[in-house]
Amino acid sequence: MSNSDSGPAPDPVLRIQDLKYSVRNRALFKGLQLTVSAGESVAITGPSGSGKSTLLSSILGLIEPHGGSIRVSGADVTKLRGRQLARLRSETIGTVFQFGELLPELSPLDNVALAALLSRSDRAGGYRQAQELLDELRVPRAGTTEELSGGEHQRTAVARALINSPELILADEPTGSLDPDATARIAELLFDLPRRRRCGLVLVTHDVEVAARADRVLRLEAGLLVPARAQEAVQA
Ligand SMILES: Nc1ncnc2c1ncn2[C@@H]1O[C@H](COP(=O)(O)OP(=O)(O)OP(=O)(O)O)[C@@H](O)[C@H]1O
Repeated sequence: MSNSDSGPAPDPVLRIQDLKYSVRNRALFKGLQLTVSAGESVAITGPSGSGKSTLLSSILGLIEPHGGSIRVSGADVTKLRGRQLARLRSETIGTVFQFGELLPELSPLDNVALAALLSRSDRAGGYRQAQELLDELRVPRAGTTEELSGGEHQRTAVARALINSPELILADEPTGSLDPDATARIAELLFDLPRRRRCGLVLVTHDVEVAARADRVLRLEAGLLVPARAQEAVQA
């Protein structure tokens, strides 16, 4: 079947080509490739120290690779600087990490609304949307974020990641500090996002059961991403 009259295919939400990066004379990425489409989830596993978090930092433009390109929705992160890079980070990419992105002394509502207010000036709209997301994700109203359980904290982090309707979500060990029940619920929430919101999801995890929920499971090994073997994706 030809789709020649349907116009050019949209840019993938993420396309990494020939990525090279070394730390302390050790090559972490040796021509790494990765393409993620809208609506797709990819889990990345791999040994400790193989460079999984560094890969997410590279996508965020926090480190400068020594070669290759990283395109997020068509824009090459490696060529962006200053305000353009900050805008890409806040408007096109959402992040969910194990710790750190929420300010414990602020309320969940303030934490989520803050992410909206940093990229636009509609204060009332930002707060309204933040409350809608928190209600949708069933985060209880709390005085401060540190009063939340681990699972509620991570649902708040997901709300914060979603507030600017990102095209790409990066998650680094998002279930790392959770008990098995909360892990299962957060994993379900995250892996549902590409289908419901047409974004791409790249999720780094050591948890093979979490990884197995992704559309594709890749392993970072010797500087390249390779398909994880089936038994690695299902073994607990
Ligand atoms: N800023 C830095 N300066 C020097 N070395 C660094 C820096 N950042 C990371 N590294 C090194 O790069 C390697 C990869 O680190 P990274 O945190 O990306 O691994 P990882 O696969 O995410 O590990 P883990 O699974 O343990 O979280 C490690 O050897 C680390 O010590």
